Amino acid sequence: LHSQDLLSLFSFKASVDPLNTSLYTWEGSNPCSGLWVGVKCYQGRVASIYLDDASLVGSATPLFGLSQLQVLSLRWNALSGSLPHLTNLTNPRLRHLFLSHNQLDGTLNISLPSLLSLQIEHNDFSGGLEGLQLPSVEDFNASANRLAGEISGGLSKFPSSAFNGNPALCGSPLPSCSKISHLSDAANTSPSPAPTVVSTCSSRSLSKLGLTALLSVSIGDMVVIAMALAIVAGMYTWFKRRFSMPRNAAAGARGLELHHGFAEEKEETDSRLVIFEGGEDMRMDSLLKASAEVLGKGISGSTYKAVLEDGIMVAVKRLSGVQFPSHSKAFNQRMHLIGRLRHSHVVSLRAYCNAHEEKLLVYDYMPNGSLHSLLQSNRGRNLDWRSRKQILMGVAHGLNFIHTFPARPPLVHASIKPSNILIDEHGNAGISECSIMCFATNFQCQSLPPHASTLFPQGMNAAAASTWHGYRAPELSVGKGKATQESDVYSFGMVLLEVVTGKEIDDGECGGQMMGMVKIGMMCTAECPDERPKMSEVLRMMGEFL
Ligand SMILES: Nc1ncnc2c1ncn2[C@@H]1O[C@H](COP(=O)(O)OP(=O)(O)OP(=O)(O)O)[C@@H](O)[C@H]1O
Repeated sequence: LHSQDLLSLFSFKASVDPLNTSLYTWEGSNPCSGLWVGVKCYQGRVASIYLDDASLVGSATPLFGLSQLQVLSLRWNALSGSLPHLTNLTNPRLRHLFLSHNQLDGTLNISLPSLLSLQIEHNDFSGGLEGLQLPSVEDFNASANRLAGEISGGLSKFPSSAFNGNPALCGSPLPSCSKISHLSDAANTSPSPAPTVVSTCSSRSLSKLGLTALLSVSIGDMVVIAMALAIVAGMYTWFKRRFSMPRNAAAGARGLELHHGFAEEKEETDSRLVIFEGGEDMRMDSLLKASAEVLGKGISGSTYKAVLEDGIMVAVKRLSGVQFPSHSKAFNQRMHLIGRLRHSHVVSLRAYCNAHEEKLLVYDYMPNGSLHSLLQSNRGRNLDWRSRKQILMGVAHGLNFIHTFPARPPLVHASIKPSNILIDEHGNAGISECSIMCFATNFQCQSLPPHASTLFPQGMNAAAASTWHGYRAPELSVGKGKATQESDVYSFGMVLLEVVTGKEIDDGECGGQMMGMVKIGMMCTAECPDERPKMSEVLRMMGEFL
């Protein structure tokens, strides 16, 4: 690795996290090991930094020493100081720069012909915009700063929401400068502050994804949602423009078709989505324009398949407001951790949104659906032994990765069951929804402090319990217990037994392997949590039998 990269990262860490509470995984000499939070490399050089909402305080300047950087995302921190002069000489590869919601100040000097995104809203930048030479920029927001002077050149193509909240800015798309000076001369006062852009997780834009899709679920839902739409539409006229109703609600499949004319507000919405590695495009206009269909509805919420503009498919889980009522910091922190899980047998979380009204999780789309639906189908019933082994090995590897991921405290999945095991185009299994249930009403995980939602005396609510029936460890039965890695192992054991015993046992080589697997399943499902093997041990035993 380039020593300059390492130097820049350590210098940044020393500046913004002196107590080593956020960037504690930044240690050793290889930032490209995959273990450094928020760091992604390309060909041995640091290419992306994703540290939104990471409680960082201090200067971001050292990161601009990363000469191969393509994406820098540092939103919702408390970074301060000014930005260095950024040019093609200093940062030739920089394409996306997301610095909104910090305390950055000074003037803007950025001459980057290839920069595509610049989000700097809600900072303290001053001076004019003439220092911005960004001919390729497509996504721009400088609202809520202290910028002054005329908006000129290519930046005039952006909507007023990109500039609002800068009392001394003028020119298209804001009122012309001559008008402003005339008015202020007449009043002999400084211009009144323009409204600032409110920017928290969007219930408006993102509701539409859920609301529209939900319309395709049932007529009853349609009534409720139509009422909600009417209220929301009254409050936000722009909201209407972005919606179109499902054309065939009865069909239940085609759910979402969004209008194109949302450009004015896209910055507001985009800034409300927290993006992880691989999700860059989602924070542009892609999610809002996506067409979607309902994949399924569980107790924790509904899941939609959304096809983004560039053809990329994602699965968007809209968490139920009943099951996930609180808007906790712990949830954000946990999602930041989950967003770092990258493993071939763990479904990647690419982005999430956490608002009081709306919690959305954006995952990779897995084209072969869930293990649950596979096992129910004819195809699943006829699944050969090789495919079953492939799935189980994948789940075991994925769960072992989750359990051994360097997190403090260690991660618990908390809801291993066939509908959270998804199959990719090659028949490999990926585990989805890691730790999500830890935030559900009446559910607790060992790895997290008790969360804000009320605990009812009977423990986990009956509905949540019923969807997990058969896979839930006995110590988590109604009224007691917290999900642990041991309870995950129990759930894995139950899944294993289901997958293995779904196939007739023959006398040949397969028969021996199956019997071995049944033995492992029995060990995993031991009544006493202490007697269950660790996932690393399970993997070792599976390797011996298969
Ligand atoms: N990433 C994904 N890719 C493809 N299909 C998915 C994805 N995530 C979920 N699904 C599909 O959507 C269905 C519904 O999933 P969802 O998580 O909403 O409900 P569930 O798992 O059945 O119940 P619960 O709410 O208890 O988790 C799943 O059974 C699966 O078929």
